[in-house]
Amino acid sequence: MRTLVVGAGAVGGFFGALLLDAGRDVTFLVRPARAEVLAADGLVVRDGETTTVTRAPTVTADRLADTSWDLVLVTVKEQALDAAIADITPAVTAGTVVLPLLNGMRHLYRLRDTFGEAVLGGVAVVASQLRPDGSIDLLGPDRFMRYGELAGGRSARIDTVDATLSGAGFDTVCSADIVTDMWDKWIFLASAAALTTLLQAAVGDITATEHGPSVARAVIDECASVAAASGVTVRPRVIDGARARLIAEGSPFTASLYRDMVAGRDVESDSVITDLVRRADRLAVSVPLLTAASVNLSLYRHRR
Ligand SMILES: NC(=O)C1=CN([C@@H]2O[C@H](COP(=O)(O)OP(=O)(O)OC[C@H]3O[C@@H](n4cnc5c(N)ncnc54)[C@H](OP(=O)(O)O)[C@@H]3O)[C@@H](O)[C@H]2O)C=CC1
Ligand SMILES: CC(C)(CO)C(=O)C(=O)O
Repeated sequence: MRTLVVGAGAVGGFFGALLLDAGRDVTFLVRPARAEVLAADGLVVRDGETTTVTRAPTVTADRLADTSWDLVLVTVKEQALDAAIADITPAVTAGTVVLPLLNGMRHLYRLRDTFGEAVLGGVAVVASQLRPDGSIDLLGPDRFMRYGELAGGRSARIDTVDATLSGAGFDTVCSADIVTDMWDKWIFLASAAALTTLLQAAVGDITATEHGPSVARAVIDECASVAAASGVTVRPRVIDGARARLIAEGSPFTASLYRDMVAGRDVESDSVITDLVRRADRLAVSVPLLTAASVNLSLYRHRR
């Protein structure tokens, strides 16, 4: 499949480089400054002591319509989604499949409004970070992707996508229930992000305080209750896993939103936290901790 990766950042650059190294036909849609860095340095990915440099074919938005694309992987942050949708509209023609890998759920509605049935669901499980010099750092051992039809089940086009993405140096799961998979990841991420940004500390430090574990439990319960009111049953192993990971003694774990905050970077809080609070309001679910986390993140964004 002729594949366009929209954004050569922490997620797009990482998975795109692996796909290129495995011989897949991949081009990155980039903006001019990123195109210059990639042309000069290649796509540099650092995983512990190992550094790989991949030659990365790029295209800018003005040239997209020159080619037809079979698969479009959307890997921009949520704040950049509207502009990216406008940019990729000429690239999405009859038969193109659009696979977004953003966290949260809200992007799906915006993509579906524009591209309709072309849109699949997807989850990227990796911890990576784009550095100011344009290289990408791997921060943990996970590297896999789930994808599937939003309506559930299997389809011929999912099999084609699966054939393109699997066997390229990361694990893949072709999911029959990608919507629940996306919620599962969202609930864990939102719990971790709300807890660590609200209390401004790593999990182990929070757990060591008298009431830290009960705050962590309450945040997870609030997130799960919004999912339940939305008609989604988060899998019990996700709730158990969140409790184990977010109430672990001595754990240095923090969410990427917290690390972004500490570093003074913009945070993807609207789709990760505030969207849950808006849903809770609509569904009359009480989420005081998530609401406080949302306000705290909004204040941070206004102050930047
Ligand atoms: N990083 C991680 O570990 C994980 C992230 N995610 C999710 O994946 C999504 C992407 O995150 P991440 O990769 O970390 O973000 P990054 O900021 O590292 O990368 C996003 C890239 O998108 C590019 N971009 C933005 N708009 C456009 C556009 N219109 N055309 C071309 N390129 C564009 C940016 O390029 P430019 O340099 O031009 O600004 C940037 O390089 C988020 O929703 C995140 O929550 C999911 C799982 C793990
Ligand atoms: C799921 C989690 C918490 C794993 O690092 C993450 O993706 C993030 O912090 O952004």
